[in-house]
Amino acid sequence: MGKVYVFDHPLIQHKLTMIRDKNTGTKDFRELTDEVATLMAFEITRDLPLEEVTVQTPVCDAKAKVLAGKKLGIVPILRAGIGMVDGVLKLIPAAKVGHVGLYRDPETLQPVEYYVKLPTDVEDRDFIVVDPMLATGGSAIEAINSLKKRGAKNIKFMCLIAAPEGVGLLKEAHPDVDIYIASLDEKLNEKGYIVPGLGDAGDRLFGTK
Ligand SMILES: O=P(O)(O)OC[C@H]1O[C@H](OP(=O)(O)OP(=O)(O)O)[C@H](O)[C@@H]1O
Ligand SMILES: O=c1cc[nH]c(=O)[nH]1
Ligand SMILES: [Mg+2]
Repeated sequence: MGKVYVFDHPLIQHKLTMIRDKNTGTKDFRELTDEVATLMAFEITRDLPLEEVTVQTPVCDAKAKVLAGKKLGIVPILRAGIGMVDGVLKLIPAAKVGHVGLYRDPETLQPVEYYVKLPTDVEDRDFIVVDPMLATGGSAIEAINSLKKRGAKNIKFMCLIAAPEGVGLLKEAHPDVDIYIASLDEKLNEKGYIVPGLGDAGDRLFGTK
């Protein structure tokens, strides 16, 4: 079964509180989301494989470690996932970026796919799917279905805020996928919004409401 990691780092929690605040405007919302994505990426990349090399320091030769060159891909779920991409790329700039476009039908809450573009070597890459919100879980499950259908094997899912309902369904649908969360919130409301959450992540990021 996939593991669920909730990051309790003080910097992540502090910035997330500012993100939640309804008085935080688009510019600050975007910058804070970017910063939290970087901090989360630091934790997520903890298990990247290393290899030993020899480096010449000014003093002598030293055996030292470098990344073993694992191929990585970041996949934002459009739109809101875009807000987390640059933050992750700051730490792993060589990662390729794929896109999965989904919106949640406001009536049925079911995800509707409208765009998929992934790196060509899907089978050789490990992927981090990013989206600020995991609510009912429908969008994350569908995005990961889409990646697996095209050959992806190793996938992690990273979000800012998750509802217990979404975490449960995502674990059930994709037991091989580890889930990384900055905050596990209380519940969903009758409209499928996370409580207390942060509102509509896409609208707040792009100023569309
Ligand atoms: O877990 P779920 O119930 O599927 O909800 C989560 C999805 O809802 C939001 O996207 P939205 O549909 O608002 O699209 P947007 O990013 O274009 O605003 C969010 O960014 C997730 O993708
Ligand atoms: O609370 C929620 C739930 C789904 N999508 C959002 O943007 N926010
Ligand atoms: Mg939205």
